[in-house]
Amino acid sequence: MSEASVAVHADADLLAQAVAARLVVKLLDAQAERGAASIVLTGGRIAAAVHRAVLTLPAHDAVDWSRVDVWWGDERFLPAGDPDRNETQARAALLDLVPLDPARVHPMPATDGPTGDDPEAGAAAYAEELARAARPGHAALPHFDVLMLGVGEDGHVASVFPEHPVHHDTRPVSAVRGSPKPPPVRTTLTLPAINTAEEVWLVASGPDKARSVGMALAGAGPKQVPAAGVQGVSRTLWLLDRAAAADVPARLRSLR
Ligand SMILES: O=C(O)[C@H](O)[C@@H](O)[C@H](O)[C@H](O)COP(=O)(O)O
Repeated sequence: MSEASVAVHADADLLAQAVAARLVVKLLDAQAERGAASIVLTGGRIAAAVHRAVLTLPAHDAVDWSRVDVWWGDERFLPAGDPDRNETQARAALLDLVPLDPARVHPMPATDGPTGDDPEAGAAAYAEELARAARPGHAALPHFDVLMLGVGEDGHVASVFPEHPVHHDTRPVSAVRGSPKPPPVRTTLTLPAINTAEEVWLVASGPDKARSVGMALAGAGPKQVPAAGVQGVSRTLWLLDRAAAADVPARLRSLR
């Protein structure tokens, strides 16, 4: 498991641009090495800004989008096309605007999908979809080149919230009820599943995130600050703007 590293950018716009640039390079590298690339998306404002920024980079045309697998780390359990779904936001900002292979795009369940309005059945179906794409030698999950996460003011990542029963779920995908951030019902990868990704990038901007980011990097417990329990296999990268980095322990900070 990897040590965390931290990169700090001046503001939210530059942060989104920098993450987008890293993402394009990561996809190009993965395709050069393996012929394909896989990303795991999340929701929230900074994720949406990153998705929009990818399209502004001329180099995004160098990615072979037909060989990119797209998964989600979490989703709001709502009907397909609902504007509050992470999928809807990602499609509008990026996915519908690049030539992806629709068979390689794997949205999390919607309330009007085949498993209906039952979040547990939806989570089980997503776990099966992941298992069908599993890499050799791993029973449950495909290879994830990069998994991106936003970070909540309370330190949540994906839909793993502090002190929530989801922490006791050992399956890769969990249905979440009673989310403190609306909507209350969600689907999420659990921390053990998140931590199988080759690289995990935690992206946070703004002063409201400073406390939880600082606590996570200072070694808080993952039940209290879920972001503290995130660790990519070869890299755990915190990508922050200055405001979100205000409480990062000095030894980890590389301010620009
Ligand atoms: O569905 C969601 O809302 C999320 O996936 C959630 O984990 C999000 O990434 C953080 O809450 C940060 O969101 P912001 O970038 O909007 O603060």
